[in-house]
Amino acid sequence: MLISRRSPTPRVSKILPLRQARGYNALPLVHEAREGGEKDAPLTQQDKYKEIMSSFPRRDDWVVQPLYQYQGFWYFQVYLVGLLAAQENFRPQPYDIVLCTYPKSGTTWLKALAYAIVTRSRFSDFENPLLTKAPHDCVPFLEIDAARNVCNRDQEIPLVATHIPYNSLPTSISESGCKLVYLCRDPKDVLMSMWHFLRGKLPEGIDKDAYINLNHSFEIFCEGISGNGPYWDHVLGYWKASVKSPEEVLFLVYEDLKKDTVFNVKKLAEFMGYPFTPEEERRGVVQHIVDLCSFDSLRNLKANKSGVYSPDSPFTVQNTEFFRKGITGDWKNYFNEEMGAHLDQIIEEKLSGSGFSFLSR
Ligand SMILES: Nc1ncnc2c1ncn2[C@@H]1O[C@H](COP(=O)(O)OS(=O)(=O)O)[C@@H](OP(=O)(O)O)[C@H]1O
Repeated sequence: MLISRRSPTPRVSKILPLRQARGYNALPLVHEAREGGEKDAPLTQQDKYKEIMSSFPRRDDWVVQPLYQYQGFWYFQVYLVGLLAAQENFRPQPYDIVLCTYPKSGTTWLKALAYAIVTRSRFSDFENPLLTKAPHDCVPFLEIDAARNVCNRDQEIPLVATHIPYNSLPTSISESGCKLVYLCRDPKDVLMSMWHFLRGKLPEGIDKDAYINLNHSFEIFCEGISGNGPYWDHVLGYWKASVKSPEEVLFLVYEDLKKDTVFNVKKLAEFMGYPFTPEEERRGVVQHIVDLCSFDSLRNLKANKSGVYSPDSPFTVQNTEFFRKGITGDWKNYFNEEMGAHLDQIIEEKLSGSGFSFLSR
């Protein structure tokens, strides 16, 4: 692919005035700030991906970082660099299991459960690394590792996580026959979780509504504009794949996992190829894993009360930030029934005919 340092940056122009009109001010972008003054340095692989991205459609109205569109989805720069790098370089093992989520859909929980399941015969109950390491440090994140060109894999642990939509997954994944587990969540709670998370990234003392205001976030989420969005297309991609190839793609729902964690954990273990034996069930191994990975248990571990994750993400993320409330229906505390019904209607229309619905949960 030809890479020009002067390639133009087409934008979705109607959006910029909207952002300005709403009083959205430009915060310094972490990556742009870091990379200033390096214009004459040789292009790194990361720079090359950024050059490629500069020709992609871009929107500046979803919070403090621009979003770039690629293969029908919108991404923050660092995740798109990671996606492009993963598409080019990721080489999974056939026994790998890829944990796929839309951000804020329960990734941390899924990572913990899958990790506890696959490592249960390797560690005693008191030695599991989940007790001393954050779930995000136990299961590598494909885009972040790919963007940094590192491979943080423990070869004995066949897990890797990603937020990449199904149709954009590296082709090496389908070629290797890896299994995929997808976890999705009620979009209203996803939006609220993301909204809280991103607002938490704003500096103390500033008017947070000037940057990330709820009505605006709601509007553009409904339009399909959000990191790794449109949300419904993310869900649909994995749902259709799970219907077509149920032995390759397991489709789980956060609300179902909440309602009957034991049942869904057994299903997950079975699918991953680590089924619980009757003897393990008698010994209470399933319940032990469910308890270990529960929101309260993980949140109260020292490893999750301290430490920083993802040094290369657009923001520094404290491990505590992955544990906010961990409940279903929290959206009701922030937007009204009418807004909820509006988002439900959009999602149901988008999912109609697919055989999947969030409303039946
Ligand atoms: N163990 C467990 N059980 C249930 N729920 C949990 C758990 N761990 C994290 N959470 C809640 O998941 C939300 C964060 O989503 P992700 O883990 O997908 O975030 S991320 O994409 O990895 O940043 C976020 O949801 P909200 O509380 O609604 O914001 C977390 O609180």
